[in-house]
Amino acid sequence: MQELQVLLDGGYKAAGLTKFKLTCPLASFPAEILELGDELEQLDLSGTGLSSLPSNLGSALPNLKIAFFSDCNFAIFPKQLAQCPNLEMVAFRNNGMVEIPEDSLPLQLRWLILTGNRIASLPASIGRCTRLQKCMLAGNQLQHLPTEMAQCRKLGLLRLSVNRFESLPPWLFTLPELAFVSFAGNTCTAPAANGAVTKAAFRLAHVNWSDLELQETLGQGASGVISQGLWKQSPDYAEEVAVKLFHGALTSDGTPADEMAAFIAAGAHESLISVMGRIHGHPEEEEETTPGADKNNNKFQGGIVMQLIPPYYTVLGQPPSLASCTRDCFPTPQNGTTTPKLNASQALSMLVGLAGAAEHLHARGIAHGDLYAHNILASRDDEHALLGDFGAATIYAHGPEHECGIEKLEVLAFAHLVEDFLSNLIKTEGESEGGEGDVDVAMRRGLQQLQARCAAADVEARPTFEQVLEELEGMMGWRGMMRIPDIPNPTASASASVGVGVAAASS
Ligand SMILES: Nc1ncnc2c1ncn2[C@@H]1O[C@H](COP(=O)(O)OP(=O)(O)OP(=O)(O)O)[C@@H](O)[C@H]1O
Repeated sequence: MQELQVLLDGGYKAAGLTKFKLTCPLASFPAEILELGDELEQLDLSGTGLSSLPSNLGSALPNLKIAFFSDCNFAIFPKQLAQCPNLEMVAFRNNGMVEIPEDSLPLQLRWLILTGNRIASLPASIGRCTRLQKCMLAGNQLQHLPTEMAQCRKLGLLRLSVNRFESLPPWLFTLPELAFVSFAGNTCTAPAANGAVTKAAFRLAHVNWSDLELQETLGQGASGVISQGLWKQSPDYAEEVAVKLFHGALTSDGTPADEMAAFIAAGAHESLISVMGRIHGHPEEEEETTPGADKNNNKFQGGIVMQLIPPYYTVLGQPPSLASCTRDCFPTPQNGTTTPKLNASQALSMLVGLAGAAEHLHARGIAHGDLYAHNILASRDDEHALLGDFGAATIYAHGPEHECGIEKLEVLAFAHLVEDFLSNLIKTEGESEGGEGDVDVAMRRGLQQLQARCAAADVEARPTFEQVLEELEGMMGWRGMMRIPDIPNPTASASASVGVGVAAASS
């Protein structure tokens, strides 16, 4: 982070800074920032309270790629940003923004963050941002998206939670790359329309706060803190559990309250982190909301008790970076952080579990919305993976029309996951002892075929999770029974011996 006084004294003028950040209150945009010139790629003025930009921003900072103005006071999206020819990422979270004028969005935009504003409509010109991949619109007043947005064919992640949508536009289900969508907290997903919540809640334990003893912190996410704990169920019996206490009002994915509702509604599945009970009697539970309180307050929103996942279950991936945008990151030998990879049996077993978990969720009308490797805890030895983090989940049962489309969007997320397994998580030939056997080669080919069908640009043509699960289970079965899926084989020579296996097994 840089200092205002040094900037004003010209101290950064010839420093060749590529990144510049200030957090101190600013009455107006310091002209000295413009002197950082060609070199500057990343400007972060979040929290400074700014409300306007200079007219020559684009010409003075022609190589600006990333601009953050969150927690400022821009009531109107500043048109000057459209003049920045290389601007790819823009954030105006919590600005009280009400308007985005036509042609104000930079054309090179890949990542747009407008979470927690008061925006009632988007400009039609967003359709010209054809590179847009990630669009964060949770916590606004949107009822519709402009049909022109259907031209944003690269869109991969869309957050629409906590708006005013009565339905989702049909063109959303034609976007070939859209895989991660959240839309809880809209009229079309009103809790009253959902039987799922009450059904699952029925089986849920009532956990008294006074029966819980919190221990060390296990994880901290945008919506709350997860701690290890003891649940004292009787004077002589206590169970080790994980406790998540939800705080705050809105994350970029949605509200903690909607996350908790979806987590509870999800019920039990062997590849989902299970909720055991809901916490009652927390000291902050009864506190009144202060009238006019900041929407980002850290108010307690509820708590759940989960099964405790042992420490040898580790996350399968790292969240996307600025560069990877909508895709997870994985350790590589280049960055010196490799982890042991999975063998064919481990990978297939995990994927079967995860496809089953997704099938289980959609059978209950729940979209996970964030089906990423970084939200999966896995144990190699147990050949077991567990999906968690319901922060972007939506209970859509009995909600919008396009139920099937919602599932098929998530099938693309599963395709990405399979691709991540194939490229980053499963041992390749050189890494396996003695090279890959026929079985592993055929499994890899089977997964590639399945991945391609799950990633079909024609959203409707994608398989359902039930079909995906059936196919993966078939591959598992084939491992035991030497049965190989009937798939066209582009590399005939490599499959010659495998092909004999098919004939032998099926005869
Ligand atoms: N039941 C559990 N048992 C053990 N550890 C857990 C459990 N649930 C979560 N964790 C740990 O906490 C981390 C964060 O969990 P989670 O992703 O659910 O939090 P979050 O608040 O939703 O995070 P995010 O900011 O990604 O939305 C996990 O990666 C894991 O390390």
